Amino acid sequence: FHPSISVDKPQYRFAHQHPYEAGKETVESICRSTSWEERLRREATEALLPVFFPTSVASPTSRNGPTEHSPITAEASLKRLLRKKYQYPQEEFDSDRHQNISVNESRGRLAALILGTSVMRLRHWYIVVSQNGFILHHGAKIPIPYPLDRSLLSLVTYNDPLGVSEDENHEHITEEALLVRAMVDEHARYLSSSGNRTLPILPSNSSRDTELAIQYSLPPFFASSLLLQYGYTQAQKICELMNSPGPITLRRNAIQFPGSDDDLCEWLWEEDGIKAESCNRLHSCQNITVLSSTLTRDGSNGYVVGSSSIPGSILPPPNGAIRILPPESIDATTAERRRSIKSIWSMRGWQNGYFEVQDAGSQIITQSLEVRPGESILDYCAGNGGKSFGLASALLDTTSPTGGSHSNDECGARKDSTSRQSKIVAHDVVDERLRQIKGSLKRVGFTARVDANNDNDTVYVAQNRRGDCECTFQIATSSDLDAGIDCIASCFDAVLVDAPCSSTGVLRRRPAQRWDLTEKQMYEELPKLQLEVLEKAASFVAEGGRLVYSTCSLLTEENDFVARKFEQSTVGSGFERWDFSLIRGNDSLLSEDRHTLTLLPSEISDGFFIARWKRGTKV
Ligand SMILES: C[S@@+](CC[C@H](N)C(=O)[O-])C[C@H]1O[C@@H](n2cnc3c(N)ncnc32)[C@H](O)[C@@H]1O
Repeated sequence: FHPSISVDKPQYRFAHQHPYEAGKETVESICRSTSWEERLRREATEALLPVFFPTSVASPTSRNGPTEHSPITAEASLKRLLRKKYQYPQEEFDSDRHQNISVNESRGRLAALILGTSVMRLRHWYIVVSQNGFILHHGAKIPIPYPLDRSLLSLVTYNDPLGVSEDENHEHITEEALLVRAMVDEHARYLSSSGNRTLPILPSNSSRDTELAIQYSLPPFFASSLLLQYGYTQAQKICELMNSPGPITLRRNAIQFPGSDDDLCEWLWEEDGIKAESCNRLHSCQNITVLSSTLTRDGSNGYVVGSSSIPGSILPPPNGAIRILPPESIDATTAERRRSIKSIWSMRGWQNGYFEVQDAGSQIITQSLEVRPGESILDYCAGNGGKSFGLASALLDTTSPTGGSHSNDECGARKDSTSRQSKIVAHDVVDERLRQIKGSLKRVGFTARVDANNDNDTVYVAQNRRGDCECTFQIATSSDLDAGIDCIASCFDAVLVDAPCSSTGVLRRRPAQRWDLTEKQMYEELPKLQLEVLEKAASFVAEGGRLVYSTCSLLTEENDFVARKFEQSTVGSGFERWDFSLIRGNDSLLSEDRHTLTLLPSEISDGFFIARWKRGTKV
């Protein structure tokens, strides 16, 4: 625990209230609410309510005298709570690696509890410590200028003033006590890790960034960035969405599923009991609308897209995007609804490779490469292959205007035999990710083939449904790429750089990740790495080829700044901006930077940034 923690200011103000009162009111209002998202949050908060606002808290009893407190994670503690409540065996929890996006009822509840606990950590901690008056850490008192509640103090101190033994499976300690302890532990770890971190104390004239940080439980420097970049109203909306579960979107895999988006929705209902709707049909997805073109502080102002409607639509919803509807929104019998409660990964559709789970924003990134059959494409930061497989599906999609049936009987626009043969190369610097890609190829629809023309190497091949277009898939390490595997450098028609980033646009999917963010990483290290990766990847773009840079970050430093620096670099000077075109709406709203697109987290998608260029042709 960091001894320089800044807790010496006697005046707190939170919207003209004591933080305890403000917190209590919020928690109570969440509990009264009935909306879906808020209900999830209520589930999470319910477990904490008796702890933070106790009427009678069972005091832990002393057995063996004080012992050093061993850390328990919030997640472990929550699992324990749920296992007890629902009498689940341990293995059932541990066997599901993917419970965060599971639609299973109890697992969903667990995910909600973890989400709620993680996202509310700062706020809860703040409330607890301000009520206690001080924190005890290894005998040292860190003062908090508020009256003390001993029953609560016993839950949050570190050296067990009440002599609680930790060695008997915690049976005599209330579950809630363990939970709070775990949360405080985690927050203490955050505060004591490197960097300039202090517990934010609201000054007497409370500043809006601190208010956002406490209210939405975010690292203060990150709240400041959002405020500076997007302004209070928009920043607050982003924060709110970050603390709510996002929609579950699927991507139809045209290689394995023999029909349209609507056909897949029908199949999902018949076979898996899941109600889903094509994003083209969903009202919220009908327009990907321009929110504003001038939100950022530095004048970088490409297309910024969110959920409120200012006229203007720059992209159609991605073909293949399907939204799962929450069970309670379905007009169905109880039995049907029960049938629909299951883990996505246990669904026949997923096991058959008919779909992948992929946010609509990720699908927009893939779409913005505008790939055509016959092209060679490099996915330079392929990760576990989500976008590489999306590109393959787009190339072989016989239901799409840009996919494998550009005209009725031809494979794409070009009519020579090369137009029937597309190539995707998936590259990453982490071998484990490349292994994961390899492990998914069969389910997605690729089969291994020995290539006699190329040292008998194994290539993976998939065909479109009519069997007249083919796509080969190769997995490449950096040395493979540098050695020019089966291709020469600068030879790809399109290169995607889905760069490593702070993931601040997808925090609602990874609630605890906010506590791993550091200023140094977000403002220095990542932008430097991103520029390096972009420049390197750009060298693989053929003359006249296309380059797309994307992140799931909301920060200008990782987005517009990197795009600008690239344009000013030697490599970048060989590229020209490739504008997104406005397909509908008021062009005068828009600024110069039409080759960039910022997707804000919304009911359409998570938060992403896309910039794109074309490589000039030498004369
Ligand atoms: C945002 S993730 C990519 C996600 C992936 N495109 C998908 O859709 O699932 C960024 C990836 O970049 C990779 N990476 C990190 N440093 C890199 C580098 N110097 N060159 C290429 N890739 C790198 C990481 O291993 C990580 O898999």
